[in-house]
Amino acid sequence: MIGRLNHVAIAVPDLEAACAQYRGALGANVGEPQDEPDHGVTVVFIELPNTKIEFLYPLGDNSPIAGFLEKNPAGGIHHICYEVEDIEVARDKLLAEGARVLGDIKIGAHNKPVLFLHPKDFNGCLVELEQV
Ligand SMILES: CC[C@H](C(=O)O)C(=O)SCCNC(=O)CCNC(=O)[C@H](O)C(C)(C)COP(=O)(O)OP(=O)(O)OC[C@H]1O[C@@H](n2cnc3c(N)ncnc32)[C@H](O)[C@@H]1OP(=O)(O)O
Ligand SMILES: [Co+2]
Repeated sequence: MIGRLNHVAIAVPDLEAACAQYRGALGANVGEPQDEPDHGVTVVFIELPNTKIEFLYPLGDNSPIAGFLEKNPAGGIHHICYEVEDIEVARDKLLAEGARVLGDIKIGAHNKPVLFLHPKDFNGCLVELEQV
């Protein structure tokens, strides 16, 4: 069911500094910040030859990553995103197997449907699925 690794997300305490560091020290191809109010984050994508890095920074008062940054003030890997062909089929299969799907399917940063699976059900790792 899961396919390619679409992105690895890093929650950062300072978005500008993280972008400058990746652009400067790592010579990376760093995109522009995009606000995602439906998700409570501002994201920046870094294109790599084989996948992407997604910087996450809290947006608004109820950002879902605020708690993560409180626990990890220096930032840290926040989630991994796998690609799936059909997100509703994936959701239904996962629910049938007792996994916790967090919230509803939403349109993500690539204008594709995404969903999230509780980290406690997947070895302490927050998993995002994106339909491509
Ligand atoms: C624009 C969309 C973009 C895209 O790619 O398209 C995005 O990726 S948007 C990304 C931001 N959105 C989300 O993360 C939505 C899903 N996340 C959530 O619903 C919450 O963050 C949740 C439920 C994973 C955690 O909620 P909260 O921070 O309030 O913490 P809890 O106390 O409820 O956490 C319970 C338990 O899980 C541990 N935890 C929390 N976050 C993570 C994480 N990222 N990775 C691993 N573990 C995590 C937390 O420490 C608690 O563990 P415990 O042992 O009980 O302390
Ligand atoms: Co993501």
